[in-house]
Amino acid sequence: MDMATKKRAANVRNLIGDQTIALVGLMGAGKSAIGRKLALALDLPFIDADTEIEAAAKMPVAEIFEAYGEPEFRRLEASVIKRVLESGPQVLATGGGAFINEATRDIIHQNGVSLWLSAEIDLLMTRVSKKATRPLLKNPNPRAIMLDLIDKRYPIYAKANIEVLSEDLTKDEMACIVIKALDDHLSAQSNQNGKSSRHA
Ligand SMILES: Nc1ncnc2c1ncn2[C@@H]1O[C@H](COP(=O)(O)OP(=O)(O)O)[C@@H](O)[C@H]1O
Ligand SMILES: O=C(O)C1=C[C@@H](OP(=O)(O)O)[C@@H](O)[C@H](O)C1
Ligand SMILES: [Mg+2]
Repeated sequence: MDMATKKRAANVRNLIGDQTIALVGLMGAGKSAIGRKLALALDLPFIDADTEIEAAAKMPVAEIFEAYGEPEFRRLEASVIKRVLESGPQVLATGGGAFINEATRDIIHQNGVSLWLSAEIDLLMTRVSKKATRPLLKNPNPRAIMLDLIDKRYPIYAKANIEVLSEDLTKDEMACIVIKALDDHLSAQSNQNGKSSRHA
């Protein structure tokens, strides 16, 4: 990390207080990978919602889908994220469908800041084709599934506090871009709060 990013990371760590930084976005955007790097850079705990769900259910995500169906996975996901959000500060990588749930969105915004890692379809497809673990993509045409999810979900991901375009850069480079975006957002918010309390 260069000095400027280190300084920004320290500022984010300072401004985040006990809140959670929640990464949202489609499968393959890099929420889990960048989230881990981000947590390391900010010296915060890293939680991956899917890992927490797997621990609670004592089985992999794909098996939960198979054995109990997607609605049960979504119930588990919402309750696990609700519990995780009780203990900030931390970086939370959500699974791609979590932020689509309105109650989950609200609870994220009551307890922290949301950052949407957006990405182009080609980059997402390259990334998700590395592993066949995602149940929603176990389909003869995963690209069509992803395009449909882009249509349905991007307007909802756009409700996140911050958007960062996930590009074909290294994970470390992406983590630096995310730190800069967080610093800009939290600094602007803190200036805003400062101004409104001075006028109060
Ligand atoms: N910036 C990046 N550069 C290279 N590989 C990446 C990058 N971001 C993510 N990846 C890889 O792409 C795949 C999907 O990333 P992942 O973090 O699991 O996405 P998500 O959690 O959003 O579904 C993983 O194999 C991950 O290591
Ligand atoms: O988009 C989704 O609905 C899902 C995304 C996955 O997580 P990632 O986004 O981390 O791949 C995982 O939660 C599950 O397979 C469902
Ligand atoms: Mg993930």
